[in-house]
Amino acid sequence: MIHARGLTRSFKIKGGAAVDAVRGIDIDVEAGQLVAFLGPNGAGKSTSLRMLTSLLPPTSGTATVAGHDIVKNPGAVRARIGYIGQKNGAGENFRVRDELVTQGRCYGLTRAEARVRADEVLAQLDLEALAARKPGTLSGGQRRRLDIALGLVHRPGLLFLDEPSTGLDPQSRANIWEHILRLRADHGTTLFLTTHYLEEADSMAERVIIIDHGRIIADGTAAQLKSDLAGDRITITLATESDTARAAAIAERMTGSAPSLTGDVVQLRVAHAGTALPEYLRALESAGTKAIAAETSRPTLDDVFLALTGRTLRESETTPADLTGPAEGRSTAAPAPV
Ligand SMILES: Nc1ncnc2c1ncn2[C@@H]1O[C@H](COP(=O)(O)OP(=O)(O)OP(=O)(O)O)[C@@H](O)[C@H]1O
Repeated sequence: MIHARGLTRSFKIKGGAAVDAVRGIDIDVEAGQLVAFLGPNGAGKSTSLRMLTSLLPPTSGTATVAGHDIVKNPGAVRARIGYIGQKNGAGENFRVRDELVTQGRCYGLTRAEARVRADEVLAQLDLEALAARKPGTLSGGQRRRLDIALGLVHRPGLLFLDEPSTGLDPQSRANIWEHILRLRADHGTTLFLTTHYLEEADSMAERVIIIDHGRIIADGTAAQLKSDLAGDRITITLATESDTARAAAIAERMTGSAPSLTGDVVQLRVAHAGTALPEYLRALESAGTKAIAAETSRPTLDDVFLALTGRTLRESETTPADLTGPAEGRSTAAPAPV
């Protein structure tokens, strides 16, 4: 469904400098997959999505999406994909159902076909009761469902969603996910989405691709990435300063790397906490060091990012690595229908 090779995109900014937003990414996504595309602010997620949806020409590299070249045949790509950008796709002046009919007409459906299709997507996204309302009167979650409905009018086999659940309350987020998962189960739609919510990517997506500074740094199932790159965490609380120092030295000998120390708490990473914790406690006891509390936790995708980059995703969100000028010419509009 998606085959990209060496896709890059640079932007010229004021003063003649260039921002390398995407630096040579390769992506292969097979039909029916649900892929979460993760990365901190400014990592290159939206730029990648805009290239794959043919909204933005790449500086170099190639990609076929839904069987067509994004540069040579953007019209054929747009006819076969749906794109739900970060901003709302519907206008304010028409009723929800009319927005959907107009979208269908833009994609070349006859008026009768567009009406049938509007009713189908209204039912699919549980929007029937809101069909006569204007988009401006809908709640955030309802509007997001309308955005998804708009992206589905022409029955695309591949749907790109740029942060579909951002800014919604937990209940609306769960509801959006229910619809996304249903789309895949009932229609086999291939889904490629960006999200800031690591927990969502972890539990919902079968595959996670992590991008940082415009390069793909990890690609696999969440479980694979966590066990290969992060490992379990053991947290031990010690009684005294000298116990803490001894516990840290023993942890370093056992794992081959320095543990993290906060006050009288030592944290270490191990492949399997279930077997490593008893071993560590025995080593502490033989050294006459008493732990007063011990706990273990499974790794998260944030731990994977930390292991790969030395930063947490959350830290990276607040301190974007590259400072750029204004994002001129940026667009989140849906692709122009063919
Ligand atoms: N039109 C543009 N002009 C100049 N720089 C741009 C433009 N569009 C994007 N950039 C820069 O390219 C880099 C990647 O931006 P992009 O929007 O792809 O990141 P992102 O991962 O989607 O971030 P976010 O999570 O904040 O949406 C950033 O440094 C951004 O400032």
